[in-house]
Amino acid sequence: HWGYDKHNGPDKWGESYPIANGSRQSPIDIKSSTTTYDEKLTPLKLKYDPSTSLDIQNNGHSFQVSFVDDQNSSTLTGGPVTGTFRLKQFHFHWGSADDKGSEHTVNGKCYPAELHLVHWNTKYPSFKDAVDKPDGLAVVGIFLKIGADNPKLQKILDAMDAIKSKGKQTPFPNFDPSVLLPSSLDYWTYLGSLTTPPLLESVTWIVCKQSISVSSAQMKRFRSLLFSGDGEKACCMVNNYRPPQPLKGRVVRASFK
Ligand SMILES: NS(=O)(=O)c1ccc(O)c(NC(=O)NCCCCO)c1
Ligand SMILES: [Zn+2]
Repeated sequence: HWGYDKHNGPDKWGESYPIANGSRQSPIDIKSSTTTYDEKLTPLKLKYDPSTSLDIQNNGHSFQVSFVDDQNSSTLTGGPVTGTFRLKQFHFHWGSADDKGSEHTVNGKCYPAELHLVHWNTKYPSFKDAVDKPDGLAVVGIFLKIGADNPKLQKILDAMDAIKSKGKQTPFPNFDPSVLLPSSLDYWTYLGSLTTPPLLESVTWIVCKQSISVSSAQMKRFRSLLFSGDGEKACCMVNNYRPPQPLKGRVVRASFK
């Protein structure tokens, strides 16, 4: 099964998922000098209802908070997308140390972690129907930068003890993902893919220019999670990030000057 170590990691994914070498793969390095400001891009509109948050789980490659998505209660509209996209889940990617961990990079700079808020296009009946369509998903990426303790991460950190190993899940009610957003929603956007297998080329990426803070101590708690399940050899959940992929002629647009 795919993972993030030498023998099943990103360099090997192409063996089972040939699209790994496709024309719109993610993540990418965002070279700010080659992005183009597009004045037609409207502000991102994120409307999240905390009552839609459901549970938090360790799925063996990250941990994710899932949302009830049977109504337009938590949505993404505006920005580069047409129509209404529903929030399905959010999750993170991070490193084994503070000098790496993000998937997207900016002018070659890595961040210690990256948050992904995953939304699906309601022109399709469900996430499963949307996940393999070229306009099926919109993922908002937010960088985490080392700084002061971020109190907004506390609820997530406190839940980690209950989901230490693969397959663990626990209720996670009344969480408002808006608390994780930076103050500015200026963004870069480009057409890409899932950054994990099946690497489907269905994502409109919306990467925020402004990061949110996380302390080194808080990052240490992310790294205490396990890729492994109970009874398996303990393997710390770290470096669950795919490195940047070739741009292959794609244009990255900026919503800001
Ligand atoms: N990192 S991402 O591009 O935002 C991203 C957003 C939504 C996704 O569904 C995946 N990938 C995924 O679900 N792979 C199947 C795992 C099965 C075992 O749990 C990746
Ligand atoms: Zn992700």
